[in-house]
Amino acid sequence: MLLGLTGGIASGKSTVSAILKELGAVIIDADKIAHQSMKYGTRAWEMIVETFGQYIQNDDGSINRRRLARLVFNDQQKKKELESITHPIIISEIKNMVNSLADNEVIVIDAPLLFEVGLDELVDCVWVVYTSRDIQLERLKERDSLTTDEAVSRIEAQLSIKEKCQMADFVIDNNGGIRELKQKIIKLWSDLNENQKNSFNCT
Ligand SMILES: CC(C)(COP(=O)(O)OP(=O)(O)OC[C@H]1O[C@@H](n2cnc3c(N)ncnc32)[C@H](O)[C@@H]1O)[C@@H](O)C(=O)NCCC(=O)NCCS
Ligand SMILES: Nc1ncnc2c1ncn2[C@@H]1O[C@H](COP(=O)(O)OP(=O)(O)OP(=O)(O)O)[C@@H](O)[C@H]1O
Repeated sequence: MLLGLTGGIASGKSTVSAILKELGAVIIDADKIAHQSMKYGTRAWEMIVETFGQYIQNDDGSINRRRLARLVFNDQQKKKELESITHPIIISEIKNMVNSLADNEVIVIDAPLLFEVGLDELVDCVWVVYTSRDIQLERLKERDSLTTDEAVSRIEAQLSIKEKCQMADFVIDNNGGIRELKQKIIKLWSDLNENQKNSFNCT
């Protein structure tokens, strides 16, 4: 069973993934793969430095992701250039991991751009984590110490949450507290396992 987990930035995907991991799922984290793919000395690192220059490097040569983020989330063209370097690597690594983890009962692909990069076609079922715009903005500003303008440009760099919800098999409302979220995920997890026993049906 391959589950796609997505949603807007700071909607709570990692929080949901952590709960699913506790329940026994294996998590493939697309953000983590992206970070690993651009580590010092990799081919992606080289291409990113060539494209964006020394400004996005730390003193030790590694990529300063905060600076890179500032560049790409304010310039659509630059974001496309970064994605043309990173997305093929991320997609290929995710597919390799899915193949090598195939023995596990539930594999979750936690990917903010699941729909944008077509990974939704790979999975059996898509869960979208949803929050209202106001809550999303507050949680994002607080977690990443961003100004309102910076946070808004990151939210707007993605497909709208409305479109994501329309394409979801299931929408997880994360406007409440963590305890409420945990209860929802426990319930969904037991439905998922029940469903699997009775030949899988996502909805
Ligand atoms: C811009 C980068 C350097 C910022 O790094 P940073 O550590 O500050 O943020 P992190 O990677 O944890 O991403 C935080 C969130 O930003 C959003 N985000 C990241 N990349 C993108 C993107 N290309 N388009 C829209 N939103 C994005 C996602 O919601 C993600 O969860 C980094 O996000 C990156 O390399 N992005 C390009 C690769 C990518 O598309 N990753 C998403 C995996 S599908
Ligand atoms: N139900 C909740 N109540 C309060 N805070 C929450 C809740 N869910 C998540 N958060 C907080 O909101 C922030 C964003 O959550 P999280 O990092 O899980 O989002 P994400 O969707 O994985 O983000 P990204 O798209 O950047 O990867 C975090 O600081 C997290 O602790």
